[in-house]
Amino acid sequence: MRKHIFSLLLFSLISSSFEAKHKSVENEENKKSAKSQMASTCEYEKKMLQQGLVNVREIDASILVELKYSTTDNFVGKDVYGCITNCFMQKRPAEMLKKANTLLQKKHPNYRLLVYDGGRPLSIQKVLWSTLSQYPPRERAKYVANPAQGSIHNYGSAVDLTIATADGKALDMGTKYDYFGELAYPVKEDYFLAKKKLTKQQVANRILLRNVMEAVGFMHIDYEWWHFNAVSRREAKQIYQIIE
Ligand SMILES: C[C@@H](N)C(=O)N[C@H](C)C(=O)O
Ligand SMILES: [Zn+2]
Repeated sequence: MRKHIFSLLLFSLISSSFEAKHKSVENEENKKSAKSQMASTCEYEKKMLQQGLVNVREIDASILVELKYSTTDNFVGKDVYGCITNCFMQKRPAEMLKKANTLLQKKHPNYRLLVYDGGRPLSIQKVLWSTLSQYPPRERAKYVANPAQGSIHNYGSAVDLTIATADGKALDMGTKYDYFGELAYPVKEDYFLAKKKLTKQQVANRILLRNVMEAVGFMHIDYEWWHFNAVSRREAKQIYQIIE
């Protein structure tokens, strides 16, 4: 009996010391990964990390990210992001995005969220704003937030995205990303469906995107099917620091 108690004691001592060692290795690894991220990222990305924003793919690696402003395939026609290649968002909106992605995969195991933009520096907002100078300011503000007021993207709490298959093929939403016109307006979908300018499938795809995003607390806007806010502009300004 004494022998049995002794071996039990010995076993629990060994396993708790193993657990403690394992935890401290894990903590060290987490620290190292944060450090190496800081070391390897560009100044803009480093600043976002220092401001407390998180890399969306670190929160959920199954979310697909293709930052359009980091390519030439955008309405500016130039890579305006330079070294920014990762999507950074405030922690809470990033966690909400993870929940939306999980919900989407529960409904459709082969689908993923595909993010086109998230946290966006104010300096880039100014470039986007001045690119659309052919529109008068009121009309322009439907498509790009006026940098004088700031975009919710500039606070890391708005996201532009679509749905893709697991191999990265975007679903047909009826217009491309950053199509600045009525065909992209969520408020006009019924109208364009009746006019046969949007198909039932295209509208169903947009509704699926809105359903998963709104189920976790994101809000859509009237003029762009791809844009979602985690908080209002007023709240963003109260709780988050602007990304300069
Ligand atoms: C420019 C477009 N992708 C976008 O995000 N527009 C909204 C309105 C914004 O700039 O906040
Ligand atoms: Zn947007």
